[in-house]
Amino acid sequence: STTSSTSIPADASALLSFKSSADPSNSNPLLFSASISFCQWTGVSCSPARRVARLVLESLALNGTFAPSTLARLDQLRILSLKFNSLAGSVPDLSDLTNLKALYLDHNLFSGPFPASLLSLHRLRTLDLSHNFFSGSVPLPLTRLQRLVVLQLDSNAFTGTVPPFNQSSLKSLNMSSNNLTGPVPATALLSTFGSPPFAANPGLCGAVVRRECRSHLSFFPHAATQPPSPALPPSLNGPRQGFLLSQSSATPSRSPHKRALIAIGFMSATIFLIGFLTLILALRKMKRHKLTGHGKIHTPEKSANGSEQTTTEDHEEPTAAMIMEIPEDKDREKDKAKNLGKSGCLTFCAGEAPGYNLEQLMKASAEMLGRGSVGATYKAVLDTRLILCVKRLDAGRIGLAGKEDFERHMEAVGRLRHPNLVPLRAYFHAKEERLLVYDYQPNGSLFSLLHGSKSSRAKPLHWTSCLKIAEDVAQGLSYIHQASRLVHGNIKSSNVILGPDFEACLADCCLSFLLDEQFFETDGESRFYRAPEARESNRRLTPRSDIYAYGVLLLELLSGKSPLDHQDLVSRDLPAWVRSVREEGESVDDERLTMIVDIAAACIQLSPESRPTAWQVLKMIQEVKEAEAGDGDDDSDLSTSNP
Ligand SMILES: Nc1ncnc2c1ncn2[C@@H]1O[C@H](COP(=O)(O)OP(=O)(O)OP(=O)(O)O)[C@@H](O)[C@H]1O
Repeated sequence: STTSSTSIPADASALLSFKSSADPSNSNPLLFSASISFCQWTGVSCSPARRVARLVLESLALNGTFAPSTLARLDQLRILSLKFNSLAGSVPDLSDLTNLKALYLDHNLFSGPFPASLLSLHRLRTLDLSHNFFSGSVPLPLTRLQRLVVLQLDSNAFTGTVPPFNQSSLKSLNMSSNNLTGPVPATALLSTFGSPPFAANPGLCGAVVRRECRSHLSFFPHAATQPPSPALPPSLNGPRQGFLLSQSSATPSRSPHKRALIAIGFMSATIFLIGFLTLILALRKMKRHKLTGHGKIHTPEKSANGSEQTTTEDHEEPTAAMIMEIPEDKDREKDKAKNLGKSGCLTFCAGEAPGYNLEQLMKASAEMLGRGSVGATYKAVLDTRLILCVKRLDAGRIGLAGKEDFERHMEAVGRLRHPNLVPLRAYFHAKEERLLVYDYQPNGSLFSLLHGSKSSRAKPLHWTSCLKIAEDVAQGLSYIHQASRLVHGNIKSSNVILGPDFEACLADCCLSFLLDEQFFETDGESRFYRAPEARESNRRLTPRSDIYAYGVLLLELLSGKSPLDHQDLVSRDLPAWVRSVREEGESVDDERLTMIVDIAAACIQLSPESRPTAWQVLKMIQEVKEAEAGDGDDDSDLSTSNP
């Protein structure tokens, strides 16, 4: 083997360099101890030529980075596993590891695009990048790795389309829980796998996943790659229905067999969804008005006055939509919208292609969903039938007045992309107007699900649904904290929105910081979620105050009780209380219930330092979920169109 000038074997020096960046706080002092030969170091196995052939460093709490030119120098490496650590940042160039057969980087905090250097590793048989924060597209050249047997990309933030995998070597594929979109290519291999590898990707469609490619998919950024969809028939023209009903014959060239398959799959999913939604709708006693197309996002002459700015959402009827004011003089209003449309441009986030312009947005049919601390929120239906969620900020309440500061903040927020976050698609800033444009999420908020109708939904959600929502929110939060170092600042059940597959997504990310400090709500429902140290000022919101809010939310989820009803939590025997309010006779393992309640209790510790990090919370929830998975009890209040 080659040696460095200090006579340390080159492989040993590569390992030591890796350790210094991967474990900056030296929490594993015995790892790579100099007193023994490097071939006997923890996790190291050498070839007869004393070159590192296998390196397995799992669950060692490595919380630094994977530095370039460290392990990449171990060119005889066959197996590399760094799974179950907290390594962050991007994966360095590993193209020199030409002998690598198995690479496990799963369950870490890696982010950035798919590591391109892996595409040249032609001997790779197993590649596991799951449970990280990788984003961007899944590269097409992966289909050319002819020896690949296992490919795990699940639980990341990958976007774009599924490559047409068809290599006969591939026996196990998992791309679930990402944000992939468009039709799944119906190759022989992917058709054999069916839908499981693609679960929890709300934007995927096609025969493989047995979901019709519907018009609402065009809300996603990669819609351009999908086949064009014909317009909705007039009978399905209502904005709400666009989400619930499919279009007929989106792909006329399909074979009768495929069509029958899709029809059966889609009909059962639709019946299931309609049944579920009918139930939810009944529970909420929702009095949603159908828009006539005359309501607009109304731009008043002046900024709203103080009385208009208070939170008016009625939590007894939280989803009862308020129809937008219909302008007295429609033409004058239209002109104003046009002028505003010409006065500036929407800035689209994360490099996404503009799919509409400000003028179209201002002319959209709009329905007010509610008014929160920073402004009013609307469901907007564009002429093109695209449905968006538009937040119109109250000029008088925004502290981040300067255009540059505002834009810098929104740019950072707009870069966030994760399946459990409602993405900010675009924003607009003019002298008196600030708009934020998000994806519209069709299935209401967790608040409505839990408290929509006090009489009929008096009991908490099913245990499996609680775990799923708790994990989804922890995923989103841990992504915000780790990938961006931002703070959500307003976690509460009305800011947890249910996406098309009933996945829980955090909304209103990082907006509390826009508020002028004097308008930071010290009353209103947000205050129940606010950590003691951050009650008075939005400048004191931190990742630890997000965790406090998460703890309150978790108790709300488990108990079905609004935080208003559990304010004196600290003095209670929490597990006993949660057990007492949950349904009698429910078959929840006592130990697991206590484990989850203990997580909530750790989160609401008064001292911020004693609270766990979002990542630790996520790991703990996943442990409970994994223990639960063995039981096979998957009744749930949440339905998805995935089998
Ligand atoms: N992207 C979205 N899709 C669908 N509904 C949404 C979306 N974002 C927010 N909502 C819903 O719109 C309503 C109003 O939201 P808004 O954020 O204005 O008020 P809030 O959440 O009560 O208050 P806050 O400003 O403190 O977050 C809420 O019921 C919320 O659940």
